[in-house]
Amino acid sequence: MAGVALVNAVIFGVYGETRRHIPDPNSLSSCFVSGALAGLAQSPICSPIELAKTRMQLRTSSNETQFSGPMDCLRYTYKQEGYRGVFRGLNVTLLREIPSYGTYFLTYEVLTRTPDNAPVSTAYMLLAGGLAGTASWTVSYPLDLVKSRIQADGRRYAGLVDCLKQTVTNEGYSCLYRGLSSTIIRAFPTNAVTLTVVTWIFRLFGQHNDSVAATNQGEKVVKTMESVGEISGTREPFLEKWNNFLTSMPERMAIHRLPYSTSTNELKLERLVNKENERRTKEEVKHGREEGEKRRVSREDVENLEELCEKKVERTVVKTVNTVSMALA
Ligand SMILES: NC(=[NH2+])NCCC[C@H](N)C(=O)O
Repeated sequence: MAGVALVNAVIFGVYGETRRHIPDPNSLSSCFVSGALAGLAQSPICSPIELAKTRMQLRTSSNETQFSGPMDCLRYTYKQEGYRGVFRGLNVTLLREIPSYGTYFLTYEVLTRTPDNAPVSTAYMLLAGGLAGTASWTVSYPLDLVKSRIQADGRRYAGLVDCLKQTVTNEGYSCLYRGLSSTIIRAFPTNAVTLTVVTWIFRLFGQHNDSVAATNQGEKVVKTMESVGEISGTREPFLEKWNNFLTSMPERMAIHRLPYSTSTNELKLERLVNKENERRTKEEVKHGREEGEKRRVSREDVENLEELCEKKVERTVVKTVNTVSMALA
């Protein structure tokens, strides 16, 4: 359970962080690359977890010691085989996770892109999420099979290539896809729910994408700045914050896909910063403030704040996804 939580935190964390720092966050290749990096980052965590799962599943009660849980199994493996044993199959896990998470996020992005950026329906999101999971497992399944065999009994094989050779020679190519249907039966609903929930959180908590009406985006940034007291200098009372949240719901609902992106529409942002500064000047004239007391918003303020908001949203995403995956596990 803790492992699942960590894996999700790493996946969505790394995916978001990469897309934020990649030159063209909205291109399809950047979705693939960010997904691939997320897959790479989570492999060292998921590899020992899967090793424990595989070994526990293969234990037969009569002749072998039973493990009380995955940690017990890993401790035993460490005593018997050292770190090499615990991380057995990590290389194949990496080879499986890099393309599969790339495919996973790319498929979801491709399927939820609409020409006029109209939001997709929840039913469609569920379908896209399910298909993303299915596609990711289909491309990586033979490697998953090899990985499980190596993890179950590493001493039988000299490595990935040897395991592949032995498998194909003894059982034919078709065996590389053995068990794929059961995997998809699990992966379709799990990933349908996961990606839909993630998208909904982004919609509700308003992380915008540059394809969304740029005015909304800029205004949201200034609104957020107001709400955290950056602009007015005071903290907005909770009720007011909640009311603002509710009134902006229709606008928030207009966001779709996984909207990781910081590329705010430059012109609009500039305009908003100017507008806010004009407003401040007027206030200052009205209140006859001294030169030294004058405060101005800068582009950096807006950008820093935007990043801060994205991080907050991301933490919510991770928490919710963890809850969902635990409920489904
Ligand atoms: N083969 C993969 N790792 N695909 C990526 C999707 C993974 C997803 N968490 C699942 O378990 O279905």
